[in-house]
Amino acid sequence: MLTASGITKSYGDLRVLKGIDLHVEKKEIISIVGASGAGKSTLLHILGTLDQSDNGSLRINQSDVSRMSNKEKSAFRNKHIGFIFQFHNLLPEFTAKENVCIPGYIGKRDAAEVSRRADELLEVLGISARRDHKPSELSGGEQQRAAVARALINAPSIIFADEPSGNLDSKNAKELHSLFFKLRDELGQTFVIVTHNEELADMADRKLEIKDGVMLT
Ligand SMILES: Nc1ncnc2c1ncn2[C@@H]1O[C@H](COP(=O)(O)OP(=O)(O)OP(=O)(O)O)[C@@H](O)[C@H]1O
Repeated sequence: MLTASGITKSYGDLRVLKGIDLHVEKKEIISIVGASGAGKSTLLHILGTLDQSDNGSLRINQSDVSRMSNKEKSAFRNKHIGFIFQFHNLLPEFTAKENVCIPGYIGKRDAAEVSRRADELLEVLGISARRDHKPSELSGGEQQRAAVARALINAPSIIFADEPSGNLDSKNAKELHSLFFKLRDELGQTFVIVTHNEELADMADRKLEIKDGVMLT
């Protein structure tokens, strides 16, 4: 599903990643932990094609992402990759359902099909009754579940989540964590999750740690 080899990244003199190798299988849930500043978000952004490594190669779903132009990369990202961030980043002027649909429209998919899938996902995530409300009218947990539905709308091969429960109380965090496993079991979804939440990190199939620019397993 995903193979990264020899990924390096520096910011000026700061060598953040010194040669990271990672292989993720379909349906795996991988957690990445490490001290603050260890380079977790940097790695996630590179794996998610949002940022460019200095060296190394990245293959996702048989495609050599490291060789793609920026335009090819954004089309690939829209189709194959989903993101969940600590802050939901939902657009405030749109309803929950509209927010979920937007990446589908950007991908120029059939509008009726996007709408149908959004309804299905909102149902699976338990927020259908809230679908016509704007983000400011949703609870924190509901906002984050809408963000999960948005990440799933294009049926991505892999979802990258950066501190997904960092902004939730412990009850909502637990609910979100079990949702990831439900989505894996029911939809075969693959996740790579950066987290400081030890409970979530330990629930994953594999917990990997970044230290001194390299990956400890
Ligand atoms: N655009 C940038 N320019 C310069 N330095 C950066 C940039 N982005 C990140 N860094 C530095 O790179 C290092 C790794 O940052 P990163 O955000 O990947 O860490 P992290 O492990 O995700 O940390 P945290 O757990 O605190 O979120 C940090 O020292 C950070 O200050």
